[in-house]
Amino acid sequence: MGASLVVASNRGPVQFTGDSDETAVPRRGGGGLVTAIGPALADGGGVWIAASMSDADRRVAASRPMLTVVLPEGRIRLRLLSPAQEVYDAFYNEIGNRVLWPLNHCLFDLARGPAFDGAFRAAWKHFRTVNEGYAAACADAAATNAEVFVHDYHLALAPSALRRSRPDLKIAHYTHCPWPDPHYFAVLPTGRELIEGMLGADLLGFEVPRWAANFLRCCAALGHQVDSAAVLAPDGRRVQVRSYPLGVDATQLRRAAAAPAVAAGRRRLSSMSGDAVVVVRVDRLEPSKNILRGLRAFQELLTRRPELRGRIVHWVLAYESRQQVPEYQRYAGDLHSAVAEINARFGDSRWTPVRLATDDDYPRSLAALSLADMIVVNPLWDGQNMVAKEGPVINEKDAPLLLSRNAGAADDLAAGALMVNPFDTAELADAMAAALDMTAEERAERAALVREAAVRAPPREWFGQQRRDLAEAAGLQASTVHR
Ligand SMILES: O=P(O)(O)OC[C@H]1O[C@@H](O)[C@H](O)[C@@H](O)[C@@H]1O
Repeated sequence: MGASLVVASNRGPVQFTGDSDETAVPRRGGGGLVTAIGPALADGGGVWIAASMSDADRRVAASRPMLTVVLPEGRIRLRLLSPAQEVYDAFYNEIGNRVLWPLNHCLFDLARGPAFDGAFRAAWKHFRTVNEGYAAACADAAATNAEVFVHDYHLALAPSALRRSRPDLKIAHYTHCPWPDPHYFAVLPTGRELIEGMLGADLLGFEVPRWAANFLRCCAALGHQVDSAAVLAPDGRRVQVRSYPLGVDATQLRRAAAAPAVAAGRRRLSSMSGDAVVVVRVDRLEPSKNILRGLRAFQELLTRRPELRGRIVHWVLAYESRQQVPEYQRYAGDLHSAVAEINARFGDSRWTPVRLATDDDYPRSLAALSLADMIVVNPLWDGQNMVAKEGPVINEKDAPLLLSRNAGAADDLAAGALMVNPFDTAELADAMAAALDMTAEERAERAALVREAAVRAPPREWFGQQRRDLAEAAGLQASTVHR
């Protein structure tokens, strides 16, 4: 029997480790997606379709085309797709990580790259093939009239491929990262195909209205008819375009922060920080997070306020990701050099101003956020940024939040956070100084505003609203067709 709910994403809810299928162990990934959609998938007889991302995943997929994983959210049926390695590399590393991610975050070094040459076109073909493979897997798994939720830029072409084979389905696509304006989007030679791929859906979701509005402007620039919340697809359907800002599940997060491993992390971090003021940031180690400018601002603070030396510590928890991408490797190298330079210039035998850790240690991240005196979140661009929402919810010191205006989270948190232009290191240094000088009353007031806004639309509600809107959008479509 087909599934009434199908979810498709590149990264699935678990990744396997182990040397053989018999010994393979699933490890739950981070991220809010599984928290948001896991319960609905488990309750409603759904299927999650994802890519094999490790050798162990591929072995498991080869022997078990459909498997069941047991998670706190329930038992979830999972289908892992394993395209040929070179096809998957082109899809994920070349197009996903080196073209679409930098496009959406305006990260291209336009004077030198990207090279949209024959190699790009060959990689794009593979990108299309993987998307078609996903569409075929969704078509295979879905019951008549089922709901299909397709996630993110990796799978932008899947909605139209799926619609061609299964016009009965209700299809949604959600973009978890920003969307650039038409001027920047026009850099991509295959932009029309990408957008028309997404227009196969009935409902397109974005994190905040800014990204949805940019998407609509890109559609208009390509000649599609748009209004403030919909686009006319080439086949005459009205595709709804909406935003769904994700919030924090406070109960679940506080439970995670109360775990013994987090308490142990707090003891370690406290003993290493002593009485110093603790400035914390937690990010994936990658260029859009703007970690280098954050360090420059911290350096400026130490230069402006020599009395802070020996009395402040900056914890930079930047866990490695996508290290196969050359731009990420270079960025990681620059980060290590910047930290070494600041520590050599300002530190001494008793004081290390910047502590950098690059391993992925979730309990330590929660520990650091809970005991921070100041939280820095300054991405160049970010779809939402959940650290900006999670940090303040578990912080115990009313730590001021320093937040980039270009993070989607700014829409919800601006009233309580200290807002900064992420390109302006002097402004970030000013905000750090302001955070240090802030009265206890102002800290408490701002922290309360941030906490209250951060827990609006927790993951289950976020997904529930999308399901209701998809039903409505697909219903409108049906009535249009019958008229
Ligand atoms: O490449 P990875 O490690 O699977 O990360 C991808 C995800 O990274 C997240 O940070 C983004 O918000 C998502 O948009 C994206 O899908």
